[in-house]
Amino acid sequence: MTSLDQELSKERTHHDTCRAALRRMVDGAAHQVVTGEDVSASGADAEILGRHLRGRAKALCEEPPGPLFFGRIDHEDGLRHHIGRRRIGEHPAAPPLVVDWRAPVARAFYQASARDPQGVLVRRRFGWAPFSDGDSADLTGLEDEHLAAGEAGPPSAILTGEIERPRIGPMRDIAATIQPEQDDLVRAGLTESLCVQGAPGTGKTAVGLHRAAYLLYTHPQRIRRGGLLILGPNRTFLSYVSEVLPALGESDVRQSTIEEETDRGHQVRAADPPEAEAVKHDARMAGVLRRALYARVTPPAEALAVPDGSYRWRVPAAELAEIVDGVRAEAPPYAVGRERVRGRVVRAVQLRAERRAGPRSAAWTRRTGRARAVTALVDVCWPKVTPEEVLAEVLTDPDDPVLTDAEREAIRWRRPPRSYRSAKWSAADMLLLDELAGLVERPAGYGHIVIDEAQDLSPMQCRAIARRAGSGTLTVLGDLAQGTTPWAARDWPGQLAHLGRKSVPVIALTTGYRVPAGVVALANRLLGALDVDVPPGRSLRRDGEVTVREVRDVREAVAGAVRAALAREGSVGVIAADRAVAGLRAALDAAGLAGPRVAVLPATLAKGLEYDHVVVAEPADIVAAEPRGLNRLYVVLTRAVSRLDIVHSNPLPTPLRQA
Ligand SMILES: Nc1ncnc2c1ncn2[C@@H]1O[C@H](COP(=O)(O)OP(=O)(O)OP(=O)(O)O)[C@@H](O)[C@H]1O
Repeated sequence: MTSLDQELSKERTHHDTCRAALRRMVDGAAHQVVTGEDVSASGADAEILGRHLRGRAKALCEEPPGPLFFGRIDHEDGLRHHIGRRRIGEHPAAPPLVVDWRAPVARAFYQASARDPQGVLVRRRFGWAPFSDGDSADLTGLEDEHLAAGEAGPPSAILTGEIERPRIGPMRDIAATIQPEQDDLVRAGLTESLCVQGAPGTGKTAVGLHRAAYLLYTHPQRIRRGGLLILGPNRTFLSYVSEVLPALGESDVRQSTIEEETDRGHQVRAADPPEAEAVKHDARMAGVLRRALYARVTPPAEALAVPDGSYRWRVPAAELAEIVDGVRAEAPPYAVGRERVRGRVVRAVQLRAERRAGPRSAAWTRRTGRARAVTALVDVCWPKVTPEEVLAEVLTDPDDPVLTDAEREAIRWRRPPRSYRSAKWSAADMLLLDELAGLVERPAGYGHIVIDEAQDLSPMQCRAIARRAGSGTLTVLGDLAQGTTPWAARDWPGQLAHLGRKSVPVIALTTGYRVPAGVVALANRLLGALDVDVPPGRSLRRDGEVTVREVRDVREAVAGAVRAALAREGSVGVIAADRAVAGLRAALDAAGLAGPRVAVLPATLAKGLEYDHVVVAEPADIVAAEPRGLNRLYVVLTRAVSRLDIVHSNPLPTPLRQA
């Protein structure tokens, strides 16, 4: 037996021990749920404890199958830690058999280097058979780096293999191979908001998801109280990434889109022309809506008279106006303002009553607050409203001078509904309603929000997110070069200001883990034409193939490319201008090439996704389809993990033509 075999055998035995311990943890957790309810002092305690224990038992039972550790560090002081996706230990006080990758002690696994060993003698990485369900026999290799010996050996083959492995199914977690610059972002403190400008495939999405898992582990109380929200560009993307957090033991995180967060239960039943959409997404609309809402607030013209037994207390109009103006100047949420006015009016009545008839009771104050005269006054000078009512008014007759005549015409309803209740709202209207709802009542904030593809958000979308962040923090992820919406950000400081986080640092990631060097070089040719200032990406990967073919029949050539791709490993993505998709699908169907490994995808849905083999059909059509078509093409080209196949019959877009 070689020493490697001996080590592997020892590690397999340790893995068996861990597996048995995990089984006892699962049984123990289930048992605790049963007994937990009996030991609690009160019903409420039993409920809280029960919820906690059930949650723990559920998390343990739902643990996806897989190897229980992926690394090990041996410290100078003789301690040794195996590192995995979750802590395994039978007793909280006993040293664990496996340390959670998020624990402080695991940090050195990611950060230690030959130059800065951080007290680590040896870092060991384990090689498991692909898609192993955690059978100890699947442990097939290991690699040791002797860091304390200053040994900066060749790049780890296990690491490279993991980064270059074919992509099948949904996105996987990267807990085993997080790189130092990614780890810095994952483990940044909860009180820090950060913004990551990352070239394609640099791991922004992965970093965001692992950061979410890290924060949930490190600050469970604070985060779980407010909640954590992951925002992605669309459902296709969210379903691609949805399994990463559960694989890391976090199955209760809300993953959503900004559209879903702001729909207020309405269906989108109207479509805006681009000119109207542009105005509705513009930051100036916030002022337009605020003014429209507060236009309802009018200082009373008449004095107030409140009957009280044989008395009638009078408050003059001038004093009432002063109260209304004073509350308005304090700028509370609209609903709070209304109650504040009521409170101060009652106080003014009370002062008069007490001057004449001595102290008043709390019951008297309550009664006066509900008096018909007081409510009538508040209804007139600070009326109740719904966001729908205000927006309907704005869209029926837009008159705010901050908008130009053309802009007012663009958003004006051609046929106003009879009542705001029957209005058909567009997607952009939902945002405006959300803005108004936020002015009426401040929404409860999340503890932390991770925003992916943040470059694509409009100012009004940013504001909707900022409202939900409250005093919590943000992880803002994006790439200005991949901005494809009409309002996509051209720089980060502006976008961060809309997100209410002006002074957040912007950190660049440039090392790509998805896209091979040849593809990056091709995509970088587009960068100059994109009018954004971002550092070009570079790839960690030397492998990969790029082919560009001019053909007569694009559909036929795509079918040929897919047939060839299917002969190799991994997923195949055919990406084309949206209107070409149906025809390509039919062509692949007819050729018998449709199947689970092949996705035919409109260019507008490609963001954030990746395929081993990408076939791009007719790039010029992708560019011509929309104003930011070149940015779209940049996104499309950078979806390739191993091979990029471009087929075209029309001339290539200019930046790609340069040799
Ligand atoms: N440290 C790593 N180890 C292994 N794989 C990694 C690592 N970092 C990123 N990857 C992989 O690289 C691919 C790209 O990562 P990800 O999608 O997070 O990048 P991105 O910056 O969001 O990309 P894009 O902006 O192009 O959508 C994913 O498959 C991810 O799992």
